[in-house]
Amino acid sequence: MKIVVLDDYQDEVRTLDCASLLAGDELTVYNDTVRDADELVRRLAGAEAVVLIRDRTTLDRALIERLPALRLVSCVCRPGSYVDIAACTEHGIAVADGGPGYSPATVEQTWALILSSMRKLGLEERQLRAGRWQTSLGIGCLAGRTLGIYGYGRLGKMVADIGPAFGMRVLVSGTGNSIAKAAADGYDTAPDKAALFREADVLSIHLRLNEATRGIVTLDDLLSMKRDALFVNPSRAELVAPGALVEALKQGRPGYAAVDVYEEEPVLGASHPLLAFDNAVCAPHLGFADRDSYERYFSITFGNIKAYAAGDTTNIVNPEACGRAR
Ligand SMILES: NC(=O)C1=CN([C@@H]2O[C@H](COP(=O)(O)OP(=O)(O)OC[C@H]3O[C@@H](n4cnc5c(N)ncnc54)[C@H](O)[C@@H]3O)[C@@H](O)[C@H]2O)C=CC1
Ligand SMILES: O=C(O)C(=O)CO
Repeated sequence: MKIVVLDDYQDEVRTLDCASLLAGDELTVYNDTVRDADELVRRLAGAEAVVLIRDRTTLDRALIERLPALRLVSCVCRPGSYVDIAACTEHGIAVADGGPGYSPATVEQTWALILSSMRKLGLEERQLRAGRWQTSLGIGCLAGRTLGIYGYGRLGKMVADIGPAFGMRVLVSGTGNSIAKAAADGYDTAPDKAALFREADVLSIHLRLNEATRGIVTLDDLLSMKRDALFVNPSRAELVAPGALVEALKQGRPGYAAVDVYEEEPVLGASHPLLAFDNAVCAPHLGFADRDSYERYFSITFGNIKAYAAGDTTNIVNPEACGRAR
């Protein structure tokens, strides 16, 4: 099979020796991201399988229709809105699900954001490298503070479960079933979103992005937070209303923010307004990017290619595409 990997800007296919997971296949890897459709068509000409790493490249209908040889899209992690599955199905292209992210990585990244913010680690390290010593005090200790969890699903629960080890009270808000589960797990539940934002000292959001949750965190929610509170977004930037976090930080409520995700990824311009705040910790979507996680992702992704070639459709999300003539 002729396989093309796009957007491998961390050079993981080579580092993890993914070629050894394939036998007799022709593998071409691109280490940069291009947006130009003609260049993408050129890169994918003749490819029977393409590996899409997360949502770095969008495979839309127009592009799909220009790739007559394509049979399989193998996604690193879950296929999302970046691949037009309906168009793939119509054109006889199977789409393979690379599985969910590796939860411990995202939970650890959430706590890394919280701890580095509370201790002002990033800011003080920058000061130290510039020859200065203890330029400000940390925000304070987690013990005795309230950890607000907005969205008590897979990751929200895992993040919540660590709070008590730091002596934190956990306060949860979310949808029906998840709230009952949080209460059964022994956590306080907020009567509504407003109460959660008002009461939390550290507020971490763990919602999935969909049409119901897009922009669900408003400027008013943020401005209702305490002056020394920390707002943490390891989930999706678009959960927050456009521009609201920057405006809230300008107005001083919440006093601190830590984010892993942005509206424009993978490249964040140096002029991005969040980068101007010393009281904001900004990470480049590290919640899934570590050696353990990538070993898992790529072994599933390339395993899915081998399985497809062997006629196994277990991880194919549109099995009806298999065998359909193009
Ligand atoms: N930074 C990173 O690298 C990573 C980020 N993520 C992101 O983390 C987020 C959470 O992922 P999971 O825990 O797997 O999701 P999940 O689907 O397990 O949990 C989401 C929770 O939000 C609740 N919810 C849904 N609509 C709601 C609403 N309108 N109001 C309140 N609660 C609502 C659901 O009931 C559910 O309990 C997602 O946005 C995901 O994309 C996931 C992996 C890695
Ligand atoms: O799986 C997710 O939702 C992630 O953010 C990792 O890309």
